[in-house]
Amino acid sequence: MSRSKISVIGAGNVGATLAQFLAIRELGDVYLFDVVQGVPEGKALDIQEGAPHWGYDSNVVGFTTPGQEAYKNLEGSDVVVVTAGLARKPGMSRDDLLGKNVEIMLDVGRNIKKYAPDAVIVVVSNPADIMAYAIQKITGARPERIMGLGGSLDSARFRTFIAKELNVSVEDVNAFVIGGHGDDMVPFIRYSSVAGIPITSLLSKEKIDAIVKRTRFGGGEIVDLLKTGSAYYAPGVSILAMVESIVQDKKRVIPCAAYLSGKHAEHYGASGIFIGVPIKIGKEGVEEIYDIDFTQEERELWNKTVQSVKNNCQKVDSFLSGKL
Ligand SMILES: NC(=O)C1=CN([C@@H]2O[C@H](COP(=O)(O)OP(=O)(O)OC[C@H]3O[C@@H](n4cnc5c(N)ncnc54)[C@H](O)[C@@H]3O)[C@@H](O)[C@H]2O)C=CC1
Ligand SMILES: O=C([O-])CC(=O)C(=O)O
Repeated sequence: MSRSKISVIGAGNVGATLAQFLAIRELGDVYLFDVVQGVPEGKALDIQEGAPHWGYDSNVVGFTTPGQEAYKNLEGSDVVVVTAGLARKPGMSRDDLLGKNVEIMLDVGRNIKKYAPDAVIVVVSNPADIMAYAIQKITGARPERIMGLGGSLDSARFRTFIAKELNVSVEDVNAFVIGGHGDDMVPFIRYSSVAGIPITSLLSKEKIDAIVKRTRFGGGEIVDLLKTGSAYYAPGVSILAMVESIVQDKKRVIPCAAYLSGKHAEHYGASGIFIGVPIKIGKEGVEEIYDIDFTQEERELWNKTVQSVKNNCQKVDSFLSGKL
């Protein structure tokens, strides 16, 4: 069986961390791309040289992208992960990155379209739901082949905080977060449990509210601590779970930003945008979207996150107008 080819565009904190995780798990050969001369080659070589201790045979190679010739190496990618772009600093929201990062998506997306039109694309660059939308417009790829990082990471944070509060293993905590990957994301309390026991019967309302708030601002908490950039270890492993489900066709159900159309658009009251919903991930990309029921209160929270994603997509439309 031939090895999968996984390309990671952006060899910064998230991209390089992910590249190492992918190699350690031996999910395929890893191709790392970045605009900064020497950085993707250097980081790839550094990761490769750790192979004897980890015991992996994945090839890890890097390419500097100016000159565009480097992008030819995207050819044959099964998965392309987009982590290129600016990360926020204290005082910034993810939306503040939109203007600069959509310009970067134009460069990256054009090359994915040219060299890897059949790959499944995982968009990480922030604001991720909006950059997934931009990548779809730029590449023209089938929307089911594209997913954005959000829920996989936000749910990991939510599960971690629940486990810590109850002093139980994270393995027994099931919980997920839907909506846009922004401050109005929706940690879904009603579907959260510990070994099947609803968290509402284990934790007080005050405790749950505090955990929900911390989850919503989980990215910002790390930004405030690091000061120079944003999180990358938990993001790296959250992307790893998505890529693993794609290349191994595992059919994992993980909340991710997916494109809503047809009956799903009707159910979620949002059409033609990418936003975090529970999806089944396999070798084809987004293989199924699950429509979950909302209470009145949950529906209000949902509508709010939909509205902010929609507003940002309009900004992308104006930016891309005349450029495609
Ligand atoms: N969706 C999510 O849950 C998460 C999203 N992010 C986002 O991921 C992005 C990357 O974060 P970090 O790796 O921490 O940032 P970083 O600054 O460490 O790395 C970004 C890399 O992108 C490269 N880059 C810039 N323009 C490029 C281009 N045109 N082509 C190729 N490479 C280019 C830079 O040279 C840099 O090495 C940010 O936008 C961040 O907000 C980060 C964590 C979680
Ligand atoms: O907070 C950020 O800017 C990076 C990110 O999306 C996260 O860690 O959730």
